[in-house]
Amino acid sequence: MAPPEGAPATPSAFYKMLSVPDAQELILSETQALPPVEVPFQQALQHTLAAEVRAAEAVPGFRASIKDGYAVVSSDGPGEYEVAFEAFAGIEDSEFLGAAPGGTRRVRINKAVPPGCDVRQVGSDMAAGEVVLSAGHHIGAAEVGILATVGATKVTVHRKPHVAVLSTGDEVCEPAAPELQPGQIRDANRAMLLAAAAGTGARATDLGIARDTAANVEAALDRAVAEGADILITTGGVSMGDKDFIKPLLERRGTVHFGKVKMKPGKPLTFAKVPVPEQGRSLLVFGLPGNPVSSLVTFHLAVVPCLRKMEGWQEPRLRRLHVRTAMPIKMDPERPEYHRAVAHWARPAGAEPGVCCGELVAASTGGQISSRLLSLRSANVLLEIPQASRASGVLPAGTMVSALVLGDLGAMPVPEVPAPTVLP
Ligand SMILES: Nc1nc2c(c(=O)[nH]1)N[C@H]1C(S)=C(S)[C@@H](COP(=O)(O)OP(=O)(O)OC[C@H]3O[C@@H](n4cnc5c(N)ncnc54)[C@H](O)[C@@H]3O)O[C@H]1N2
Ligand code: MOO
Repeated sequence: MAPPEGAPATPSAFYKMLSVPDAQELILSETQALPPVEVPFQQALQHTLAAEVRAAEAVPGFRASIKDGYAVVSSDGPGEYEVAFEAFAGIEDSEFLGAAPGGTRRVRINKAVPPGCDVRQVGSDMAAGEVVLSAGHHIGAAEVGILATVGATKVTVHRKPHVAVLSTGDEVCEPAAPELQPGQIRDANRAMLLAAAAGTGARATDLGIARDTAANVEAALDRAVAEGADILITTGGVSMGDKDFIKPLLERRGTVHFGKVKMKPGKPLTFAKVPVPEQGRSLLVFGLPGNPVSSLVTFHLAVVPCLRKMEGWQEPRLRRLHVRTAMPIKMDPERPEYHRAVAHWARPAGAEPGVCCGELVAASTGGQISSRLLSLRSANVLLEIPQASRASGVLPAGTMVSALVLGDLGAMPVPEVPAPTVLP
């Protein structure tokens, strides 16, 4: 896959074009889960367990009442009884009769109670010794509660990855630049990818902007190594220009596993491994294309599964849904396209209120050119649009397509109108 020896300084043309699934498999095969660390359970949120957790004791550890009220001896049946000791307020099917002379309190039980009624038996929630969380389990709020319940105050989780992010390019300026000169652009990629990495729970380090010289880019790579990053993400400088220094540098310092992927956007996506012998490890490098949309789409498709595997996820690939397209979608004649869209649950027009029926419908975010970051605004799925078999293929509205889930579907929009018109 690498260019032949003595190849010119623009080697991209020599890289074999991989399919997206092949590129993803290659990345995962070069990625290892990070070593386990022990953390207080309150800090385990968003981590993946490296070792199972068992309940050391039964929960509940005693026969516990489910309801407030009077505990009765089942075999005594209905009748009037002295209140042996105070619990809480009276419950259904009983009547408090007041205090009798001498200070005793009496109650009438109106209904027979079967033995064990409203009593949680010892170990009925969790048995002593039961595995309550397995290795590979992802820790959310419920899992933190489970850890607290069994008194597992220290847990063994995989360390979170450390990601360093670098922008490259002479035209790239700080977002706060007061005024842009002709040809300059504000750096969208770095802040966006730092946010995307942090959003996965990774530690993210900002390496700034490297100007277009091989020495600058190499100095940034050395800084990523010195700071102990597991992953370096660069943007820009991976295509065919004379100032595209990323691939030649990575060839010199390590192994470029691929430098071209059959996808739109993101064709020049580059993945390499740079050995760090003095630390007995390697740095994984993702050279993402400079176009902002290409950089975030390739982050999701290539970097996210890698981060998940490092974090200890047992199934690190992005999740797929089946959605119906809300509008016609043009297919690219050369590459499969990852079309940005907003999926929402829709009920067909005329569906009876209260009847549960509907499906996921995906609306395109509009123009898909890889410079237009607004195509990612609110996007919660990437529609997997196949390459056109003819020069101008169009998928009609209402077609069912697979869609890769981005981030949190819990924030899925709720449309005001109940139904799109595309449903049959
Ligand atoms: N001869 C060919 N040229 C190109 C090909 C090709 O196959 N043959 N592929 C094109 C494709 S597809 C892509 S994608 C781009 C990727 O190019 P680079 O990764 O080298 O990126 P740059 O040229 O440096 O930048 C592209 C574009 O993005 C803007 N940019 C760069 N960095 C940032 C940033 N941090 N924030 C916002 N915008 C950024 C940059 O100004 C350019 O407009 O290559 C094509 N070329
Ligand atoms: O692959 Mo590029 O990202 O099409 O513009």
